[in-house]
Amino acid sequence: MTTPPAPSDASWTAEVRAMLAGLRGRLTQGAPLGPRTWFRVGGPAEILLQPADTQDLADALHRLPPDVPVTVLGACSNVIIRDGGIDGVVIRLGGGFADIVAEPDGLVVGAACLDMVVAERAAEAGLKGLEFLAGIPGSIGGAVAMNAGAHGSDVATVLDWADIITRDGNSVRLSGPALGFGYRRSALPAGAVVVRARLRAAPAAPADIRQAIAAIRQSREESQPTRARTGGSTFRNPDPSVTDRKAWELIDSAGCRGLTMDGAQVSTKHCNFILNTGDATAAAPGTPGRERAQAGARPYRRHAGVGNQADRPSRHPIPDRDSHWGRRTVMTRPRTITVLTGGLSAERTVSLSSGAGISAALREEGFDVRVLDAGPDLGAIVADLTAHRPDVVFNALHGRFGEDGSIQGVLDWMNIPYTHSGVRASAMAMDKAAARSAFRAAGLPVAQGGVIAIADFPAADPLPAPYVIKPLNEGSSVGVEIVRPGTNRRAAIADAWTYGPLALVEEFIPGRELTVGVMGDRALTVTDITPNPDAGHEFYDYAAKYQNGGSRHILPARIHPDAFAQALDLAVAAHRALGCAGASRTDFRYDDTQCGDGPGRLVILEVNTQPGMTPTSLLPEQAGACGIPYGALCRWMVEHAACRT
Ligand SMILES: NC(=O)C1=CN([C@@H]2O[C@H](COP(=O)(O)OP(=O)(O)OC[C@H]3O[C@@H](n4cnc5c(N)ncnc54)[C@H](OP(=O)(O)O)[C@@H]3O)[C@@H](O)[C@H]2O)C=CC1
Ligand SMILES: C=C(O[C@H]1[C@H](O)[C@@H](CO)O[C@H](OP(=O)(O)OP(=O)(O)OC[C@H]2O[C@@H](n3ccc(=O)[nH]c3=O)[C@H](O)[C@@H]2O)[C@@H]1NC(C)=O)C(=O)O
Repeated sequence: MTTPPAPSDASWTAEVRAMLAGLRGRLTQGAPLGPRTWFRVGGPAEILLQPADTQDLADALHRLPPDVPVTVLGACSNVIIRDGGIDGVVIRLGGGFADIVAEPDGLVVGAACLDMVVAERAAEAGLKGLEFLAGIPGSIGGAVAMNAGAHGSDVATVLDWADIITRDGNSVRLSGPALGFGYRRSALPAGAVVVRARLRAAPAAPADIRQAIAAIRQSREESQPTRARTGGSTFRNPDPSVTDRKAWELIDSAGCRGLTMDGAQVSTKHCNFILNTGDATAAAPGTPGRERAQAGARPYRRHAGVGNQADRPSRHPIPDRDSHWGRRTVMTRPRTITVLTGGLSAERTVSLSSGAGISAALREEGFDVRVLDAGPDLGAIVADLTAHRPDVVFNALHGRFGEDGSIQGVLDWMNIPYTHSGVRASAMAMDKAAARSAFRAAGLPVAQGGVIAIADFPAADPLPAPYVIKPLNEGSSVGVEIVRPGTNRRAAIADAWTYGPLALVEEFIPGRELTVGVMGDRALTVTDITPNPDAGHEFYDYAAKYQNGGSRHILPARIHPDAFAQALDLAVAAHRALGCAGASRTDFRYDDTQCGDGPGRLVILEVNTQPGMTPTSLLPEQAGACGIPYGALCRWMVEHAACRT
């Protein structure tokens, strides 16, 4: 009883098939996916690609333009595919990715190998440490992508490296730390396909290893519905700092054990498992992810906990007809865009640089682009927009009037859709004190501090030094000063202050500066920003941000995996707390100076609702690392333009 899929677009599929002509692997149009999944629901793949080997896969990804949605599936033990099927190209790895090579202290395994098979082969080779894989029904590719774990170990613990093919077809080897593992998550770049991994293990007697495997199998048989149509644990276990109860205990105490609706049932044996008892669809009320399933194609993702986090974002963008960052270029009619650039703020030159990059990229993408330098004459801006009436205004302004809700209000009034956030989110984010209150109210971490009158500043330190003083509403670190112990620069700072009667003071947080870009409801990755000391920058100031060589960007940041995962979550939470739209970028201080092996402390500095789009800017760099080229990023922003009020 599956809902019929939306009709596929014949000219588009023909075009994609032509692009992939000559590949050695198999291409199938409209391939049913439901029967391949453990849950046994879901519609077809518009195009299913089963590449012959790594080279074939790299070749295919290289040929597919970035705006073609690509979805990777493993053994389908942890996905529920929507009844409408999956748009674009779905990749499944087969025999060409199933080699296993035993080495003295580990195994090099293809991504299509089943976890259980790898556990067996390790035992055969007398290698200990991979027994936990015997309790996991997925593939190695899925296990790396999701940091599969069971029975006290996980992939993060044993992985030396993983070979991936990036969305643009390049082959990259990533070490464990670079994969930013957390509980059931990794920071694999968007669109990347894991093709091979090296798993560490130690020599031991095969009989002992087999005994351990048998014990794991028995425990799994006893506690999980292993023979049912299911998708493993439906919900992640909650953060132990929030509750020491497991997901299944919460489900149980909510009285849901055995609950049955429309052919889907909460398992009576292990109530974090949901079963398809025969005729469930992805859209059945009892099926997890129903709200997503109704709208089209998106694999179900593991949830963070039972209750209100029902729509937890995935770790990176997933192609989706509603929200995919790159619609099909071949089908998109060129539209008229006015790029607003320049502006009146201290960041005018940055905006001009952002605007130039954006305009060029949008023209390349086939849009009809007009550039408007937003000077002091608002009447002239309105007249120009009225005369040319663009389909979308691309707001490339930074700072006051461009980023604080002012121009957004004008565009709402004129009913012209625009990129990025609306009036309220822009105004909140720009006013650092208001943003701090919103973050606090949402339970997000901010630095100690508050607002002071700049007139009072010369008299006394408002906080124990070192601390930071900054304007309430400037971006790009304009006007930010660190006041260190023993240096009385308060009078000089107050004298030179041109940012209004108030200032924000915050404790100085040692350590590093991190930033996380968000597109829609999805965090991209974490960048560690290190000011270049040779260029004379004390922190990530205005010059360090915008001069080539002013700072070094390390991405994905090499930080504690829990901190990495937390930064991604906090960026999405901060974006939501302010009500942002489109893309934003959240800056953090990360104190890892006193945490030993622990994850350290993250503090939200600010959300940038108009993140820089210059050649050295952080958001385009993160998007690129996630397989989203600059042009596709700009197009995604245009596609997500709206009037916000
Ligand atoms: N502990 C347990 O008992 C259980 C654990 N699991 C675990 O769930 C996961 C599911 O594995 P599997 O069935 O193979 O995967 P699935 O086919 O269920 O795919 C799940 C997601 O993994 C990603 N993925 C899969 N293969 C690859 C690849 N080669 N390269 C990059 N990403 C990939 C995709 O994520 P994206 O959409 O983000 O690209 C995909 O949506 C594994 O980690 C498995 O071990 C599952 C059931 C029970
Ligand atoms: C199935 C998955 O992984 C599983 C993994 O197989 C097991 C075993 O290590 O540990 C996690 O389950 P879990 O936290 O629910 O732990 P389990 O070992 O299954 O259960 C803990 C204990 O509770 C008991 N239990 C569980 C469920 C239930 O309804 N009743 C019950 O009594 C079990 O018998 C066991 O004694 C993973 N799930 C998550 C979300 O972390 C998956 O990731 O999809």
